[in-house]
Amino acid sequence: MNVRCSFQMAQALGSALYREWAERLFAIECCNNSEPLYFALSPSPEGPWDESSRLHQVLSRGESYSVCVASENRIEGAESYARLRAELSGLPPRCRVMELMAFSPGKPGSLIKGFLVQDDRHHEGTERVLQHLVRESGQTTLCSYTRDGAGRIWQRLRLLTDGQDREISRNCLSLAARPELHPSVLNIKNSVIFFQYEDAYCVLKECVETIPKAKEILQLADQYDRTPRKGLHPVIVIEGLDATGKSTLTEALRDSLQATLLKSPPDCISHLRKTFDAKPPLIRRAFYALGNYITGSIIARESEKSPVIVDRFWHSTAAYAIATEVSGKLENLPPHHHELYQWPQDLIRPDLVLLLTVDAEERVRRLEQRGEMRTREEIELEANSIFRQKVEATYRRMENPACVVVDASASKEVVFKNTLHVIKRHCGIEQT
Ligand SMILES: Nc1ncnc2c1ncn2[C@@H]1O[C@H](COP(=O)(O)OP(=O)(O)OP(=O)(O)O)[C@@H](O)[C@H]1O
Ligand SMILES: Nc1ccn([C@@H]2O[C@H](COP(=O)(O)O)[C@@H](O)[C@H]2O)c(=O)n1
Repeated sequence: MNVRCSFQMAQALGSALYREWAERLFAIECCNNSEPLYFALSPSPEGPWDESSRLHQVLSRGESYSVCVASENRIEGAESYARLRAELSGLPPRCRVMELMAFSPGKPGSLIKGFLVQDDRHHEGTERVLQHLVRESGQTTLCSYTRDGAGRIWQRLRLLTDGQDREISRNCLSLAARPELHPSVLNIKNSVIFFQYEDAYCVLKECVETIPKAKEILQLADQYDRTPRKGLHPVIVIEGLDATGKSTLTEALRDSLQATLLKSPPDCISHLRKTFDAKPPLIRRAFYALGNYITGSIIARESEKSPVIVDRFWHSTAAYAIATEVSGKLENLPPHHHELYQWPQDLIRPDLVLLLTVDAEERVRRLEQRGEMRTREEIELEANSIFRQKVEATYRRMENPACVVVDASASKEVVFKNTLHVIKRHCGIEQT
């Protein structure tokens, strides 16, 4: 072993990541509507091993590898993960790529995300590609999975440095029980949902060198009041999936209530949306979060003069973030009353939030009728009805303020009339 290599190896072994590796639980997300496969590690076989289990079936086909991104720098880590996902999508079709999570149950922030790559054939090329990706990234761990004579599966954690490939640890897999909360919930706070102005601001500040436009939004944010107070006029937010009729309704309400119509993200940062929409979730969500605080400041000012209608606000940011981050089934969402469904203490609170709901077929009809360019997330939303259900279920779980649901499947006139009725009941204002 040369001196540099032994130093790197000692460093790796000393780092919390490798020291605590085998204490983690692992989850493989095989498909969108089934339970993840959970497993634990131990240096020697523990307890009975069920060869007929799905985990065994998945890992004993062809060759399996896992790659996980672990970086001390969250911006670099988020970008590496996005790059890794994109590069793995270029593997040959016989390779199956599944999401893998390594985590400590109940420990917030402990989730390390990665992928399980399975090649149906024993093909050296796949391993070479993965080794290359791991070496290039410098912050990705590589594990391979082997089967012993007794049919047990072992995970080999490898360190690739200076052209060397060394085994750091070898552990036997055992089936693990499903944790109380889906592992993806562990890292949501502060990595895709920000409950304080400073938390979102800091993420964008950390990106200034790599994303010069981050400076622009920070400078804009600096111009607004951070602790605004709402005026005496009511503030009403309209939420819902895309094409549920928010713009149509908000414009009609503006005219009939003599209200000011705002939206989040506000106009002053909308030219930056395209840039941030293409960034990893950590950065993209921080952009929308800061956008809400800027809108909050404008709401405060405008609500001194007239009623205010807002097209999307905090609930959109939180609902889309949770639904995207929590992989798999609807049941994986955090339970009702979870802290992720609460309103941030330092964000101006509306008097009423209306959630427009439309059945899936009608919503697709409206989308087609509009025939506009759509964001990647919107295309995914359409293709993936589980995702759509998760967004809506998350909206419905929001608290303080909770959403008042308005069925928006009827004609524009009827939806408008029903909404005015709800507004009158909650805020006491009427059509002028
Ligand atoms: N109640 C309704 N009945 C039938 N069509 C409607 C109704 N409300 C809106 N539409 C039509 O559905 C399409 C989408 O409406 P709109 O743009 O208001 O939705 P949106 O929720 O603001 O969408 P997005 O969030 O994607 O901007 C438009 O073509 C609009 O004319
Ligand atoms: N306050 C907000 C507003 C929007 N988003 C994100 O944008 C997408 C929907 O915006 P549309 O303009 O297409 O209606 C949606 O994918 C959200 O992720 C947000 O996070 N917060």
